Amino acid sequence: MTVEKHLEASCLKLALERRHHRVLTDISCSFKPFELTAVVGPNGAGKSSLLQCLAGVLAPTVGHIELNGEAVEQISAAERARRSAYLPQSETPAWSLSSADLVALGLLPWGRPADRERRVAAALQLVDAQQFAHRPVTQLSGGELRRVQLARLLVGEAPLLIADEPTAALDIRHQLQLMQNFRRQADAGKTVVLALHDLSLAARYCDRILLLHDGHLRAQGTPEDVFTPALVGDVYGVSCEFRWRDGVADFVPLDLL
Ligand SMILES: Nc1ncnc2c1ncn2[C@@H]1O[C@H](COP(=O)(O)OP(=O)(O)OP(=O)(O)O)[C@@H](O)[C@H]1O
Repeated sequence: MTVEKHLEASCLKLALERRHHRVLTDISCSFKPFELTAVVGPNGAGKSSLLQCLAGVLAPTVGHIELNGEAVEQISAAERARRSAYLPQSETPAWSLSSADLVALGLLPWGRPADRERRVAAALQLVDAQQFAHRPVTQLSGGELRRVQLARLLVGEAPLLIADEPTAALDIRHQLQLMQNFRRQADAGKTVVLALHDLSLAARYCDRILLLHDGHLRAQGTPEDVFTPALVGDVYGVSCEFRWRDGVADFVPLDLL
């Protein structure tokens, strides 16, 4: 039932006010199929707000969002759910579903597919959470729960995947595994947008970086374009180095400026 296999999401001169404070100003950018984009920036820069606008959770105060050229407000909620999947920064389970049932919620936009169980098992396997399939989500550790929630994001067919700080609660093995999963999703044609604090992971796995500062889009481009000590130092207020070895970026914060 998926409408489109590939999806380009565009933000056109977006501004957002929350409680009468301007938290995003004049943001114009596009997210394309086959691209893995990291939205980075200091605490409060507006990363979650931008992702929430993209996911249709918040309506921008000014400007608008288009999905394959169609204004989001023209698209029904059911249709939007088939076009984009979104994982918020944090989410506490309200009741004790099993992990498998929680993941199956990610398939709801497509009804009850006949191969639902196989898909749920495959998604749990992707994040190394198959052993939790029958455990109530209320009895998982923080990182285990996050992996199950990530399986819910990955189980569907939406061409646009949006995840807010998906690696934050994960140990280093599961961080790498997850970033490899997102890389494969993008290589297969999905449009993937992640808010990340880990600049080394962003540099290593992402095609594009959007650097937000105080609600403004301070820079966008490849990791090499954006991750310069001058720009990152200025935005985060730290002196820093990026060391590149065989395509692996090592971000080293040195001191406060
Ligand atoms: N529900 C809300 N109501 C009012 N203001 C909010 C709300 N949520 C966030 N803000 C404000 O909007 C601004 C951007 O917040 P946002 O959560 O988008 O930042 P962020 O870059 O994701 O930060 P972090 O790295 O800390 O998660 C901040 O100034 C924040 O205080």
